[in-house]
Amino acid sequence: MCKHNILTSNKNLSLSPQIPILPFSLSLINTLPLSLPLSTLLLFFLCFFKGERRKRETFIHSFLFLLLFLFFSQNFPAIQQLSFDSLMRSSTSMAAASSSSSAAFFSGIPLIDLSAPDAKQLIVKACEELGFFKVVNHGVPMEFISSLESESTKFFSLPLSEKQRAGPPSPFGYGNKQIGRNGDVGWVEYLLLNTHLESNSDGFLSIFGQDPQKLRSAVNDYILAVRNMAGEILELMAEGLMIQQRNVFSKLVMDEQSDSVFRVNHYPPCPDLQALKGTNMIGFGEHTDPQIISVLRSNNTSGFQISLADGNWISVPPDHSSFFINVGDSLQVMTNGRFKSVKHRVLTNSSKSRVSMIYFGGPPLSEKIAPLASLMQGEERSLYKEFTWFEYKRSAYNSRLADNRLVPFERIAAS
Ligand SMILES: C=C1C[C@]23C[C@@]1(O)CC[C@H]2[C@@]12CC[C@H](O)[C@@](C)(C(=O)O1)[C@H]2[C@@H]3C(=O)O
Ligand SMILES: O=C(O)CCC(=O)C(=O)O
Ligand SMILES: [Fe+2]
Repeated sequence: MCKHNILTSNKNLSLSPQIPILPFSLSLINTLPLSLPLSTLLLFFLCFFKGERRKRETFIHSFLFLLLFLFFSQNFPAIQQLSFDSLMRSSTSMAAASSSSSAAFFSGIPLIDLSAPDAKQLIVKACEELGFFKVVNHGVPMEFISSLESESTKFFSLPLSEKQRAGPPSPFGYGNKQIGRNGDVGWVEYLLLNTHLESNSDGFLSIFGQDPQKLRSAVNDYILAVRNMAGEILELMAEGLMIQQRNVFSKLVMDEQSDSVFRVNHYPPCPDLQALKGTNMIGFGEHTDPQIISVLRSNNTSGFQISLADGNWISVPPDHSSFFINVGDSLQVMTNGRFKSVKHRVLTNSSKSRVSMIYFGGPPLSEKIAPLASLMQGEERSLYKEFTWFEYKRSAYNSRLADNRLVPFERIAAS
């Protein structure tokens, strides 16, 4: 399924023709569950007719070899990553996605009008209940949004060889299918950027289509506007929490030294999913974002889901002109667990390309992250050990996508 390398296409994103890429050897791996019993039967008959002891031994050895091969093809990430078909069989991807996914759109996403007088209270409520909300009247000019979207679409429409000149994403650049460096895979290609654009290599920026300057300035305009909006939202949060120092959160992402990241994701469609109703494919696996705040927007294609406290996944209706805000792990710590960092994922759409852009607002590397004393009530104790953002980031980037990255930083409750 979806063994077409849509990521290599240089045609229009939403209608790109599908080019098969699965090499013969990988097709063999994919047919192993069927070929195993067949080859066993064949070997058995061979040995039966010859009737010799050595042949019987050969049969047992070959059978063990086949079993071992099957085991590795199912469990060895290097083999799995080579084929999207095997990705589909992996227990952490498709199986998990199909079990508890809700088909209908969720209508209960908190909607915050940033210009409304009660915005701060509503933001706090949304962060406590879901760790997620949608923002309108955000003040980010529509032309910045459209310009970045069309420049990104142009980039992802380039031939794979050209896109790869901007990779690998170590730490910044173009990547596809592999997410991070610990074996996570998804049906996605992306650009990962440092928000201090000058820190991204020249080779990387010069790849941006015919006119690199156009994309560079589109990214720049967009990041500045979204960062200001994130700052404003973080100040409303502090006010809503009645914290005296209203820039206690915002100063971290507005700081010159802030360690913020920007990402543009492209999820090609997977038409095979139409035939397999009720089956999902993972574009970007479940995780929480490690930073303070993530500001996400996408084109009008569905696929983004959040997990509710009861473990159910709900689909977020797409809205290309609004922004969605995720509470990150660091904000959960600073509020001593009062705000929840939201677990989210992206499922592949069967017919439409999805393009999303996310600003991850992080603090300076040396910043100490710990629950704010002003938020602790009465005998309330800190749930987390103090750490610097550098320490948390190092630990996060050594984890797998779905891991709970806060566990090593939790304080063990005294009995
Ligand atoms: C598997 C991983 C990818 C990731 C680093 C990590 O080891 C765990 C966190 C992942 C994440 C999720 C949010 C952002 O997309 C991201 C850039 C980040 O800061 O943490 C990614 C990392 C990545 O893609 O490199
Ligand atoms: O592409 C999306 O909509 C979300 C991706 C995401 O969660 C991430 O990049 O951390
Ligand atoms: Fe995320």
